[in-house]
Amino acid sequence: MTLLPARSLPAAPRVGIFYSAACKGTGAAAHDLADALFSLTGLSLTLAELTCTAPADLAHYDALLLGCPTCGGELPPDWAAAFPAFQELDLAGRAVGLFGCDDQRASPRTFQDALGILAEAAQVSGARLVGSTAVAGYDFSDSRAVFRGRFIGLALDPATQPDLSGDRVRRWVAGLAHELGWPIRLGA
Ligand SMILES: Cc1cc2nc3c(=O)[nH]c(=O)nc-3n(C[C@H](O)[C@H](O)[C@H](O)COP(=O)(O)O)c2cc1C
Repeated sequence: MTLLPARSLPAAPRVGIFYSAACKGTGAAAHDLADALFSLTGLSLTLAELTCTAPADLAHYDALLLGCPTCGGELPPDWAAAFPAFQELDLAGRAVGLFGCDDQRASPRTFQDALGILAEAAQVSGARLVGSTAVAGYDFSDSRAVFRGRFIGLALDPATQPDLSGDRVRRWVAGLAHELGWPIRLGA
């Protein structure tokens, strides 16, 4: 084993999880994500509602995990209010992972549309989008969140598939850790 002098160790990534409080499912998912990510990696995390955060502060994180439900095919009010400032951020070199809690049965034509809206803005701001997931296992007809046959982030549906959320969250977190090269705790 090679021991590196302390100053050569890579700094721990700053990870921020910010979520819309427009539906309670997204907040619950954000907390589950934070628990799973901390258990797996031991990284210290910031977890906050979007409305408690100045949008400009989002640019201070190496990785952003952003939670947003869809509201009539659009962003919910809190994300809509922050969106102009979000679009102005310089996210070059930042990783952005998106997660949403929607209802594919009630809204099959706009399922997870909010993730697609945020993804387009994040990409224009220079972010690297991470954490795409397979569309298999869902039943919807259209979504702005599907790019090249995959969801751009994590699609949760606590309304019609509540039993699948825990496993989806754990697998997403493990995939992010792998994709971003985050440390894995021994025994996790
Ligand atoms: C007014 C309203 C509009 C919604 N629009 C959509 C939509 O366009 N697409 C979608 O998949 N789900 C939509 N949903 C479902 C929500 O995203 C969310 O899954 C649901 O409200 C669960 O909220 P809860 O976690 O507070 O129970 C909508 C819900 C409401 C109340």
